[in-house]
Amino acid sequence: MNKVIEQVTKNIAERSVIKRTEYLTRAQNLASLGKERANLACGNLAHTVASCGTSQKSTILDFTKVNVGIITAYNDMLSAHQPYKTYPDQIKMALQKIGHSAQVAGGVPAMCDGVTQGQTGMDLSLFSRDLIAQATAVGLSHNTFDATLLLGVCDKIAPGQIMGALAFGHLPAAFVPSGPMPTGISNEHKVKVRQQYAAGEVDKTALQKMENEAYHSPGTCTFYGTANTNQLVFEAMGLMLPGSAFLPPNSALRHALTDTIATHMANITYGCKNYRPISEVIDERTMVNGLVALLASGGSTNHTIHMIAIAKAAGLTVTWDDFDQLSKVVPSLTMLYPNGPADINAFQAAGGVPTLMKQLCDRGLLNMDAKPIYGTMRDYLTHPILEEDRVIFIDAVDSKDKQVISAPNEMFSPQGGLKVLDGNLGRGVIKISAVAEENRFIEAPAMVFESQHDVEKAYQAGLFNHDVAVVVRHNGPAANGMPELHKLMPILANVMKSGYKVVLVTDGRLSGASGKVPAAIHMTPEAQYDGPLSRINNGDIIRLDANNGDISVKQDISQRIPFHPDLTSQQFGAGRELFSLFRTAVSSAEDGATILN
Ligand SMILES: O=C(O)[C@H](O)[C@@H](O)[C@H](O)[C@H](O)COP(=O)(O)O
Repeated sequence: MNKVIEQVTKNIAERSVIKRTEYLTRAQNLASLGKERANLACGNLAHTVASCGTSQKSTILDFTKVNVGIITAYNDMLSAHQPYKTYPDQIKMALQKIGHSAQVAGGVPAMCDGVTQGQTGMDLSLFSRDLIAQATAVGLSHNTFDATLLLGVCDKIAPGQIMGALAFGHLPAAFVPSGPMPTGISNEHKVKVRQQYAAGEVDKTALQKMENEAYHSPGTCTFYGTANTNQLVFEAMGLMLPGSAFLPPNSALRHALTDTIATHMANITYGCKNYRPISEVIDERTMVNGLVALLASGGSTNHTIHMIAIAKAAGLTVTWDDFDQLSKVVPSLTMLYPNGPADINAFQAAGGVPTLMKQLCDRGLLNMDAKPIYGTMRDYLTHPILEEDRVIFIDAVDSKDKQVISAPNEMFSPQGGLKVLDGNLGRGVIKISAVAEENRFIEAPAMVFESQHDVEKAYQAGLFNHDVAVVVRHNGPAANGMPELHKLMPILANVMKSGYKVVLVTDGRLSGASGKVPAAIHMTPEAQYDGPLSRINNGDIIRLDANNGDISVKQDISQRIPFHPDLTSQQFGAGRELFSLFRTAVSSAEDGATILN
């Protein structure tokens, strides 16, 4: 077992001891109440079963039986969630066959960051995670359930659902994934056409045609962005069945696994020999396993925020320094878009999560004594197959494609995909895995913007004709909800293509799909709270040294007066006026950008 992994795990446990003990005590107290349904009044119970058929009614009223609460993020606008339409009926049927029951406990909102990228709706995106946690809690608050199944994949949805489920730490909870869409045109081709459009080389019809070929079917987008990072990391944390993250939607094996997880839940509820509440599944060992999988796979920068917020919901304190320490010993073991050309279907074909987990285990990088929702961590080194309609799990093999998952004893880079930055501009993160070595050090004059749309205008006006540090500030959580600024990527990539050095410096976010442009993001303290970015002027010399984790400005800016623009126009429209409480209460990016304690 790697010593750094051991130490970081121990550090998290030690610094969390008070909050974690309080959290576990609350969960144990709830568990000790036994079947919550049995404590409801007759009127409460009658309401619970009012809409059920006779058989389901008697099952739910029989307190020896299990009733699973489904939290669904189904809608048919979000391609990754469209397959969930039929899941509740399937889960109910699977449980009914073994004498148990399930009900849809509640629906949660599910927004698509692809639809809202560069649009006003994106300002709601990060806040929607906490809203989803709250909506999950509302569904489960009826106290008629013995376990929880979470139907959610995408960026803020799955993290929000697990945060909500953690408030019911006495219940077992698991994800039921739904899988990626088939590969369309390559992500590289997609980026090329976007850059051509930004440079005026192709028209809008060509752009729309290409986009429709990239996004074309039900299922998760195929790049290794935030949604697929959720899937990979949550499988590594043992929050779903082994090998289940990236099977295609509607396949026979996917269907069988949905039945398997549904019936499995009935065997791990309170009173069972294998009782496995979510409060015991998510502990410091599981969190570290998730971080290791994130770093080894070069996953989304959004997880430097979400993993902290999830840990918090379990009474654990994870910091960016934990990411940094782990990143020094966790090698990059996959090469997936935006870090390389392959997509998530190629990753699955190369062996998928079980093959990656086997490699991590062989290198002593996992806490193998963590408690997953299914079996032991050894089971997460296996993958499922169908044998005469029965799911069986067989040992994972080494990578079948060494360009996608590295061979044993090889690696794409000795360090993990994310790097923490710390300098006189504050603290932030960079996704180093996608940035070429020659672009990791930059010194350039600042051009300061308060909005991503002004960057676009400056590009169109030809103002980026030199090396440049593009500062986009007042895009932190408290300013406008910390939108992703992914729309800037084709523009800044074109500036790089013209031979200039570029760095984006922002207190906003980037998409998990953002790649080769060096970007110091999540800068904290944010400009809205007088962070150093609020005192930067055009022309100040900014330095990024990604390999050494430095982001700084040469001039002494400490005596300057912070600049604060009027943000009123960004706080209305697309429902943003309803989120003012979030903007007031949200914590910093380094603290999970959450309104929840
Ligand atoms: O964090 C993420 O993964 C993104 O927010 C992702 O959910 C979004 O869909 C991208 O905007 C699409 O990216 P591309 O179409 O540019 O690959």
